[in-house]
Amino acid sequence: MADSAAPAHTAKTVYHSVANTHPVKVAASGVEVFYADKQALHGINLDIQDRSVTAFIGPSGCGKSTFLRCINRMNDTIDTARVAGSIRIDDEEINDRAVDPVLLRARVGMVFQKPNPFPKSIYDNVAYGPRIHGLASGKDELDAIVETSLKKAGLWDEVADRLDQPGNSLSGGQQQRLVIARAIAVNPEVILMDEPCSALDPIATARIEELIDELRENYCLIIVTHSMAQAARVSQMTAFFHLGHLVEYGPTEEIFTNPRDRRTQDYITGRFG
Ligand SMILES: Nc1ncnc2c1ncn2[C@@H]1O[C@H](COP(=O)(O)OP(=O)(O)OP(=O)(O)O)[C@@H](O)[C@H]1O
Repeated sequence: MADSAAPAHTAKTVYHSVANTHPVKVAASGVEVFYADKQALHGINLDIQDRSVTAFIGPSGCGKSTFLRCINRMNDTIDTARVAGSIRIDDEEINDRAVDPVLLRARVGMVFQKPNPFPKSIYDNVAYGPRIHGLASGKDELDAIVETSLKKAGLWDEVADRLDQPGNSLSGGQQQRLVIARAIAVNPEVILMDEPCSALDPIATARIEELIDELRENYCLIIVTHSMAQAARVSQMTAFFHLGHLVEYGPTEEIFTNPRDRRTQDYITGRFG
């Protein structure tokens, strides 16, 4: 995207130039979201890179989660929500009616604020997606998917000897890694995380942040966070939202050290939020 030096308080987004980019995985263009008559997002244009972590930051109610939910069409599940504009994943328009949202949500996994394992065993939580999408031809293959997914989520060593126990018998941090394993099990390309650490203690948070850093080798990760420190630690790119507008987007280091819009500067220095 073009590098444009915009003055403070413009409706235009400031895009920092980006060196050494990964290919674009998710391309949003003119995205608007309304809840009934209320407009929550205004003309969002944003290219999100593959194999990296992009953080969405901004004050409460600015539209971060709303935009995140556009990327796997979770807003379809909200009666009053109406989405306009284009979102392409690898050049495929996901808002196209022909796109099956269930298949889309396998390609674009989601991890929520509160860990939400199914009321099933650890094994069945991870096996659930591969079963419904027919990804394993037999028990051995399913076992292998479960093991690999739990390994990728950094949980295998802690649960290998108790796969038949309920998922909700794990600690909060372990449950969040179980949910990540469940998402990974269906071979997603993009993983959306909506404040994935806000219910976790600092040690469990550090473990999830390490995991996010490992996962970026293979996935496009997008994380909504209220923690500036977390955005700085885990993301390579940062998008700052304010009142439903994308204000500024660029490499995380630049957004934090050299924000160009006054609103970004005020937010990251704690003047509002
Ligand atoms: N289901 C909904 N129905 C009606 N309005 C909604 C709904 N979800 C969000 N909104 C409104 O849309 C706007 C954006 O909300 P959103 O949750 O996307 O913001 P956010 O930046 O993620 O906030 P937070 O950081 O507090 O989670 C807010 O004004 C919010 O009240």
